[in-house]
Amino acid sequence: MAPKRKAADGSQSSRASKRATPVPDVEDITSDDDYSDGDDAPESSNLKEVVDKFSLQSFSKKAQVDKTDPRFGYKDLSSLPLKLDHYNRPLWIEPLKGTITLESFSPLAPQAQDFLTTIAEPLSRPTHLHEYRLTGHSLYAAVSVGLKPQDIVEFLDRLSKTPLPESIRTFIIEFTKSYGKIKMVLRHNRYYVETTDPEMLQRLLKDEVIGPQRLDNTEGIIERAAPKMGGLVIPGTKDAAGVRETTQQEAMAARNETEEEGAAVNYGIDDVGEDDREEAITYSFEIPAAGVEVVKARCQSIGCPALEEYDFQGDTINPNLDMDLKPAARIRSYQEKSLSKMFGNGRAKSGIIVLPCGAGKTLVGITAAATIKKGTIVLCTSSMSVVQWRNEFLRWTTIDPGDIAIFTSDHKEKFKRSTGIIVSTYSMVSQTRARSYDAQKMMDWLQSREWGMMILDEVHVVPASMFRKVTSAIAAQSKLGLTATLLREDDKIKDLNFLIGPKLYEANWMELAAQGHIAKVQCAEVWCPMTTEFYSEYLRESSRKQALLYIMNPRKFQACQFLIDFHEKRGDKIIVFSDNVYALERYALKLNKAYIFGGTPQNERMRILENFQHNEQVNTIFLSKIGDTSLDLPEATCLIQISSHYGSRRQEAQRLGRILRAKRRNDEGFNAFFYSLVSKDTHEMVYSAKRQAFLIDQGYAFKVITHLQGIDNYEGLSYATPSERRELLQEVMLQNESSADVEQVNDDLFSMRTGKKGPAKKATAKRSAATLSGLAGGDDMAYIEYNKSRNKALKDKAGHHPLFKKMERDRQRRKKEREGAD
Ligand SMILES: Nc1ncnc2c1ncn2[C@@H]1O[C@H](COP(=O)(O)OP(=O)(O)OP(=O)(O)O)[C@@H](O)[C@H]1O
Repeated sequence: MAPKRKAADGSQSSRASKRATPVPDVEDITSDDDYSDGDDAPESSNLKEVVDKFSLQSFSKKAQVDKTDPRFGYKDLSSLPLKLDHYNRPLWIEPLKGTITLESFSPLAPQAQDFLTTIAEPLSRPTHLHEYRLTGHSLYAAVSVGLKPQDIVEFLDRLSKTPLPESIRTFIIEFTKSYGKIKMVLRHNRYYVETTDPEMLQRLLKDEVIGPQRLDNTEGIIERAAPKMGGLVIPGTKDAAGVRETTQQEAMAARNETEEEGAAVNYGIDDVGEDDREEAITYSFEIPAAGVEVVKARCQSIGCPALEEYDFQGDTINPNLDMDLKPAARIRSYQEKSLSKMFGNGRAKSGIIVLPCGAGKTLVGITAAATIKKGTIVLCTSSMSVVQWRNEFLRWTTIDPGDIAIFTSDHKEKFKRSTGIIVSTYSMVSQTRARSYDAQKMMDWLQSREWGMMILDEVHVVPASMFRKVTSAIAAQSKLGLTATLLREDDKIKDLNFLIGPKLYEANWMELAAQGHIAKVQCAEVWCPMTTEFYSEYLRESSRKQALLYIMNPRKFQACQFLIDFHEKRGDKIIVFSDNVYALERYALKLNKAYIFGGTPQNERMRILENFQHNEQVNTIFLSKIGDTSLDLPEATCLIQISSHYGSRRQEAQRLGRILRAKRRNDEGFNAFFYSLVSKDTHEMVYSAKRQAFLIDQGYAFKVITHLQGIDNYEGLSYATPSERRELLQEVMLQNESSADVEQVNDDLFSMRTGKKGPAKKATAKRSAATLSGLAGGDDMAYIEYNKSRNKALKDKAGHHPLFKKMERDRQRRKKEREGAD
């Protein structure tokens, strides 16, 4: 049978080529032939060319074009001949971008998926087609877990529907050849550039940027035997001591099975061959701490990134920490996979691990620390997280409580023995203003030591400038960043790659949901038509006021009311999110629900959350954006979003994360619900589409609901009459433009510092003369006086609960103290 040509979208090539006006970026990139390396071309320029072509940056311009292209995602593979049995093979490999599309419905998909997450970066994983990209970092990670470049090429070729494009073959072979040749090594608190290749050493010393960085006062070029690699067992895995033997047969069986099915390549961490463990000689020269960033940047630009790897097994200088995972602790398969990427070659590679909210990033960090067994510093975003991290260390490991200490504004402890774990916050470590005597002493102590590892929690929220400060202030052999959403709207994510290390692993959200580790979620976008009065004002107003109009749209309010009622009756616990504080208060007061925003005092926040968790009468709470992260409420099963931060994909994913931990996630047929309410035909719809992009890439499908069934007959619906709606409109129009702004918050929901600093600034909602032109029925205007709010009701009830009684007593005591002080 003659091979048919088929485009990636499954259409026949003849059709595809007819339709295919060339995708703009394809024209920008030179043909395959340019990748083939002439033997006489100097390695560096040839490599650089290859690297440049495959670097994400080189595609960023193209990506801009793609985003606006209606055929976004279109791939033209018509130049590649199909193999005769292509239908048995699950991969489409794009020759120019290095993207790989996997047919996830293929019987070979599970093996292919495992292999692809080892060698490539996942880009998008909806139900039927998954997309990955080969990058330099992903290939390096693959090689470091024991895969040989030739094996990668062969396996890809075997799974591909077309012969492996020559450009891809060259990229893999060329890149892996030079990758890992340069390493940045920290020894005795001094930095060295290290290589095993004498030619590379000469090249570095002659380099106009790197050469001058070499310190003159050092012993010159240092020759030493490279440490042996491999043989590492991550605690908490099936290979850990005690469980290894019993599972060996199982592993053999699995391996045989894989081989039978054609997947002859192994990619476990134990597969480093004997040859790889042979001793080699390394050459290194010292550079100053201040030169580390310059040298790293230069190495990156010449196509040989300097890797930061920590040979902790061979580190005899820093004392060992007596800590293991407790025997009962078993890490999950995805946690093990992420760690095997970090420890693939027996050394600790710096980088970032991405796992969905609630999937157990803390245990991954703890297991990494228990693997290295050296002094570790953990940095978190709030003091509450600091306490949680310490507790989790005590829960999962055998660490002596005296070996783990906290450094916050309230606690400045050191560990008792020669090494241990310090948990602190980014702000404590990066602070530049004058410190208290104790804090300065503590900081000097942290800086005088060499740390085995720095764990950076929630890396996505911390500005790059702060990272720069912490990474330069603290000397750590390796860095592990943890996050659920490696996303920043400001495109600063590459800074993280540079300051911490590459993304090492990104879990598949859908797979984790299917296995019951996180909840399954039904996502829906509810379209709420604007009422005529609101829409005509919307068309007239400035963009800030427009936002207030689409958030306060009475139909949206009604949808919110209806959904709350519907889900409360089903027994759900509901969180309603609003970035806009004015709307948050208006909705919550009207619906008689409790709400929390930046200005809510800490004790009131705790009281509301306690009630939400334990009081059957309190099934819905309203939260401003302070609840986006860190909030751990496993009772919540439904989210309703009424206003959000423009097109922020990160916020959308973080909010979804609030229900992924749902306690009931393993109940049969359980589903959590995530509703986004958007006002139809307004800017909100554009933002909403942008916000969903990340979650759609993770495989979530957003259903569009244009009409909520049953809402028309719902009794007690607010703003049901024109006069009520006019009244609301008048009130909205009287608001200052700043009422439309999203809340500015500097703390998170549980930050203990909030109470001390006083409430965060409340978004102002001054009444001022605003245009009422075009408003009919001005006579209806009324100042609404709110009666007792739900927050206050909870406060009154609070008196009955011992916890609330204590809170109340504390509040009274502080009040008296303040009055005394006055
Ligand atoms: N291997 C495991 N075995 C048993 N429980 C686990 C395991 N891994 C994680 N957990 C539990 O799962 C829950 C969520 O873990 P954790 O708080 O670390 O999640 P997270 O990924 O940090 O979430 P977030 O991003 O929301 O902070 C915790 O109760 C934790 O104890």
